[in-house]
Amino acid sequence: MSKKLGKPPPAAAAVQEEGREELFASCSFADLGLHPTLCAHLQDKMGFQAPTRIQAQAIPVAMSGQHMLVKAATGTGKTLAYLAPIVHLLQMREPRVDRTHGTFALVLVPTRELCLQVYGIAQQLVHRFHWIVPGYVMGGENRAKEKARLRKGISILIATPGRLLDHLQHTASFVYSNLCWIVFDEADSILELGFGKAVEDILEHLGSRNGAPDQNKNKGEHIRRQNLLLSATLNEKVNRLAKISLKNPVMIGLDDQKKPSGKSNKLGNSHTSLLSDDEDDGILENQNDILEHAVDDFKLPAQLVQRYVKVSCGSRLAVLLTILKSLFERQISQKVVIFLSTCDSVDFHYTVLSQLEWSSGSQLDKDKKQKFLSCKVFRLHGNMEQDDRKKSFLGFGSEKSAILVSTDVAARGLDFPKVKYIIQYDSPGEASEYVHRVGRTARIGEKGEALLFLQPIELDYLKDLESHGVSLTEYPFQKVLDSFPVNGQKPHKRKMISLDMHPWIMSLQRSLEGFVAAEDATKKLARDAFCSWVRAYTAHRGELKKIFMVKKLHLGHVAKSFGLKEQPSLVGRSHQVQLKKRKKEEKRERPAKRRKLPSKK
Ligand SMILES: Nc1ncnc2c1ncn2[C@@H]1O[C@H](COP(=O)(O)OP(=O)(O)OP(=O)(O)O)[C@@H](O)[C@H]1O
Repeated sequence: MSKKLGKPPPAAAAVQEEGREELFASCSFADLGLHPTLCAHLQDKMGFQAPTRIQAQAIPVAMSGQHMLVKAATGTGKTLAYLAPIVHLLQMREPRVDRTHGTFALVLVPTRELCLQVYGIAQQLVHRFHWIVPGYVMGGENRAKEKARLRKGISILIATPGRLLDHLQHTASFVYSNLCWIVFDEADSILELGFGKAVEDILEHLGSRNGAPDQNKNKGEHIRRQNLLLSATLNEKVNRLAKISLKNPVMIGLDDQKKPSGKSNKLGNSHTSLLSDDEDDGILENQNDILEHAVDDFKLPAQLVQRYVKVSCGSRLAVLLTILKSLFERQISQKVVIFLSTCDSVDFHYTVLSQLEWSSGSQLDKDKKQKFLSCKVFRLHGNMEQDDRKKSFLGFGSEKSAILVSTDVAARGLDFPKVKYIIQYDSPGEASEYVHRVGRTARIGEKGEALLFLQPIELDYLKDLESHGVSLTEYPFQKVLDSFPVNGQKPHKRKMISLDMHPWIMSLQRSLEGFVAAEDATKKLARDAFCSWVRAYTAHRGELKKIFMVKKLHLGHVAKSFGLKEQPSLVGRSHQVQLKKRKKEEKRERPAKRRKLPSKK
């Protein structure tokens, strides 16, 4: 096996070092004004020697009581940037925070897994302040138990929007009259997942919507409410949320070049003196700037290696398996996340990756079957039982070497340690989703690689990413392929043969088709996955519909990529009807283009 494959280019070590320098601030946590006990805990128990730049910028602003909008690359420590100041301010309250005072801080997150993760970090941070109680409420959990916990009192509450609204409407014992902070972590995702209405209702309930009558009175005393919005990607929807929930926010991490000139926009607060001029860049204080700055290029970790692999449709699965095998042969201890477009597709691929057996090909080994991939495989998607979802999330997090097959439910905010490789087997669609998916690796200055699968007909997607400042280089798959034995022997002479005709790929495809055909249950999984995959393909929006066009797909080849030998006509009638409808709609949308000659690109 070629040792060079997948290795970052020679300058990568330097890039990683540069990345770390760019990541961390030159001040300490104590310089930011955090309580010494909290600083000691961060350093000794959590191993955080210094704040990241984004933390150095955000923590003093959060402590100053101002509203805040933060945009910073994935894995730069945004969670601590809001939780540390909240814990700091809560521990110094007089009289001491008590459970009967109810909730002081509310953190809204888009997914259940992120809810558990943020809760875990909050638990660590309050370790030395036992009177501050973190807790969570989220979809899929037992409502009655949550009600009981809310009745007892939760000082820092992490929640998914739907379940929180439910409690606001139906749990009379939920005390939130002392609420001081509302945090929207992954603000854009919360809105994109269709929680927009729930969020507006939540703000209305809490009296935290701009223009709403102020309900924040506690024994006649006005409580200052502070709202914080954070994400690695912001969009127009966040702009709307910002407008209805933030008053004169300080904006952090926005593109330096697009910042209005002159220092007058910088904060005049004393905290800025803690930061060098350089570190202070990117702080804006003008609500009108939100829209202008929200939708610029995305920032990705400097040390992240990003590549794409061009694969014809029918060979996709065989190529995925080959790349995984090569990765785990190169380094036994690996953590890889594979993103797919649908829950059914996750279930099917999880079954293939965890159960496919094969014989290595040499005559001697012919009868000895072994697992194609020997590592542990986990799956995660929104249709799983809550308990299984939790087990997968915690299980993959604690493994040293494993594969996680997931939908976009794992794309946002999740911080699995030591993930080295992200494979986007199905394209993400929006460039912002690409950024979050690849952001599950190369966190906090660590190395990481990302690989995007594209069919030859989809290569224009690279231009779309480029237009957002994201550029990828080609993955040398042929070299990987040449390193695999055919009929038990590594090829001596390299002949240029097409991927689909390569003996290794053909033999793997035969094994796959045999595996799928062997059991009715597996065949059903493959068919369901096929149908849902095509449906998801037709669901690309806006400009992307021109790149991911279902009518350009060869459905026979798509079926092959699910290990199915049968033609798609055998697959679900209702699905065929949907496809026809979709094609009709597409035609109706573009009547003028019908007669155009194919463009020469
Ligand atoms: N100051 C620090 N020093 C070292 N590690 C840190 C520091 N702050 C946070 N971390 C670690 O960095 C990792 C990423 O942090 P976090 O999940 O908060 O990033 P994020 O910016 O919210 O990422 P995303 O945009 O993907 O949600 C976590 O493992 C966290 O424990």
